[in-house]
Amino acid sequence: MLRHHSGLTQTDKGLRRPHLEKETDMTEQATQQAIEITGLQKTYSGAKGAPDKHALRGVDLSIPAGSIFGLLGPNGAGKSTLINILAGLVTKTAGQVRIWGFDQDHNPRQSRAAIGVMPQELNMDPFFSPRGALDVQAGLYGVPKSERRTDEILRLIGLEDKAEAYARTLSGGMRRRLLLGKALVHHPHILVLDEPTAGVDLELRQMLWANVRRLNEQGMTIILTTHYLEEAEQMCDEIAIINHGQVVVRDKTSALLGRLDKKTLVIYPTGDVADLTLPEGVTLDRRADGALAFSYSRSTTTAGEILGVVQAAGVTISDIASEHPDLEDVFLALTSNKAA
Ligand SMILES: Nc1ncnc2c1ncn2[C@@H]1O[C@H](COP(=O)(O)OP(=O)(O)OP(=O)(O)O)[C@@H](O)[C@H]1O
Repeated sequence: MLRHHSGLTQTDKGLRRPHLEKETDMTEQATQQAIEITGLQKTYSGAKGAPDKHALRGVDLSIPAGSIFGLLGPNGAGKSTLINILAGLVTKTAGQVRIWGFDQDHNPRQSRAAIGVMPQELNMDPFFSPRGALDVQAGLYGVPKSERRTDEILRLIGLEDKAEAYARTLSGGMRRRLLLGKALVHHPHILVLDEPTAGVDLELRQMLWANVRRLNEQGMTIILTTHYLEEAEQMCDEIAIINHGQVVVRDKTSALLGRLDKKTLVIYPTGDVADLTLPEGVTLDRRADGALAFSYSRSTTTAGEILGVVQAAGVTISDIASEHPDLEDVFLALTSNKAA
């Protein structure tokens, strides 16, 4: 089993133990936050007289320890900027970031040790074998040789057979798995996955998610961005949607799906159906397979009212189905409103 690294790096050897803001093991404190972000802003300076780009405009976000948390948003919303700030790769303009209780400004080393990031891009040294790449990464994080779990990670990512192969001989899927392995070498409390399944085949996607679930069951907090909303719906306990550099919604996935008032009642008639007089606010879409799809607001209309209209018109019904909004509906409702 992967063990969480203490948060102290080898470079701490011989140094005075730095002041830790929180010494308690957070896995024992279920209510603790893995990430606490307050008033986070990032402005990229415009090149050659171009206006500045406000990528993050005051983000407040807390991510509970032990959760699988989804960070969603349209292209350019600011997700990568946020993740890169968490990873210590981009410097924030203003605000506070605490990772596993450590303030990024005051305890940069500890906050960096608490988080592992699997990036989107597949750049890696072609001359390193998976074993070599994992060892180099562990060295960068100052993980002592006695604490390295290279074989365990190779097993987890299914690259034991390729442990000594050159990275350039690995397939795209294998490289991606190696990126996951690299993010795990220092046994972080928090794992961030930036679009981990973009453009990968179904088999690899399923393997990645099985790994992620297992790591989460072992106590690791997972933060992921994905363009596959169905995937976020299935994987994430909670979701934040970012748009134009701000969090527009953050909620439990189930609560988010319950937010939309819209519902669709689908009726399959046995024969042709003439025009119907529908209750106000109800719209009818006649589908190619002959089904009648009635869209309505739960707050103003009931399925019973619609059924009443259909039956009163003498329609014989062979089947009925009800369609609920999915995350895509919620996402569109919350992000398609205003321009940048
Ligand atoms: N280095 C940079 N310099 C200037 N502007 C940048 C830089 N990086 C990002 N931006 C801008 O900041 C905004 C947010 O970008 P970011 O990459 O964080 O969004 P995103 O939500 O990750 O989008 P995507 O899903 O396309 O990766 C965009 O308008 C982008 O053009």
